[in-house]
Amino acid sequence: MNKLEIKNLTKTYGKKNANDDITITFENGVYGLLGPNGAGKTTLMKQITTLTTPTKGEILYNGSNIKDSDEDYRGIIGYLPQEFGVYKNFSAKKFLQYMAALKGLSKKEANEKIEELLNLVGLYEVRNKAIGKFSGGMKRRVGIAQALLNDPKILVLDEPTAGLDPQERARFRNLISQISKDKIIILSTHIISDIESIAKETIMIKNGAVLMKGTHRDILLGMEGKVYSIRTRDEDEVTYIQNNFKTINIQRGTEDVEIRVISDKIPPFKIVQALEPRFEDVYMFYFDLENTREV
Ligand SMILES: Nc1ncnc2c1ncn2[C@@H]1O[C@H](COP(=O)(O)OP(=O)(O)OP(=O)(O)O)[C@@H](O)[C@H]1O
Repeated sequence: MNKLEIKNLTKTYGKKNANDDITITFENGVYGLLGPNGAGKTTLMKQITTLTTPTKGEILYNGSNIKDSDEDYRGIIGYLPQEFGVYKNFSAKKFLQYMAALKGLSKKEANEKIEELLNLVGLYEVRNKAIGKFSGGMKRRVGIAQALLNDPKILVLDEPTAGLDPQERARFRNLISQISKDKIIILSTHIISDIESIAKETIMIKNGAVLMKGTHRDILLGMEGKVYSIRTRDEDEVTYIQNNFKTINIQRGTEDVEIRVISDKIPPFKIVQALEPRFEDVYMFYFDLENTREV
């Protein structure tokens, strides 16, 4: 079992706390970091991967402070950064050989591992093609393969599905689930469906701090009795509702308009129905409308 403990972690840039007193414990499984732009997800990941050091607080891996076991700890980390640069003219195989050499794998170890990983990420057939000719999804899969070269115990993926089409995203999620058994996987995303389908727990981050952490079910339970559908034919009422309620969705039918809202009390309109909360409602409840990027 792997255990990563983040304790009272704060990272300050100038006057701004990019991370503000974060305390979380991770064990094996997939964790989703969900939050709007600038919430502090990348900063947290950079601290976990030792690319930046905390201003306050500490990170313990299996009980040891990671700053005291730097080299050993780095050896068990796999990281796919948000901006993952690849050498366009390299083939997938050559690129992985190059990365393996940087990570200190012997040639024999590297060749065995690369063959296994190319199969795992479904790129074996195209291993000798230039990466520049790959689709976005294929490039991300090369990214995952390089992050897995050292058999990491902690895999950190910063927005791994951004820009992928739904098919590639599903494929990517399956791959993550497949490798998650004996590892801590921490992935950040804006995409709610990524979290819904693979994360065992979700950590919602806003303004550098943890708003909530829990299973999908726990988080949805917190929204019970807060989501309603209002139906009306009156356009003035539609405008009123939009201005006075947290509005998730407006659907115009031939007969009337259905508006999905979040409200602590039953909204005072003629046709109102309580709805089962969805993860998107949770996101909208805690974050701003314009930050939702569900595709
Ligand atoms: N090196 C830096 N110097 C100064 N400010 C920084 C630095 N890195 C991050 N910040 C600030 O810290 C805050 C958190 O940024 P961070 O990149 O961690 O957010 P994020 O949740 O990953 O956002 P995004 O999804 O846009 O990547 C932002 O306000 C950002 O401008």
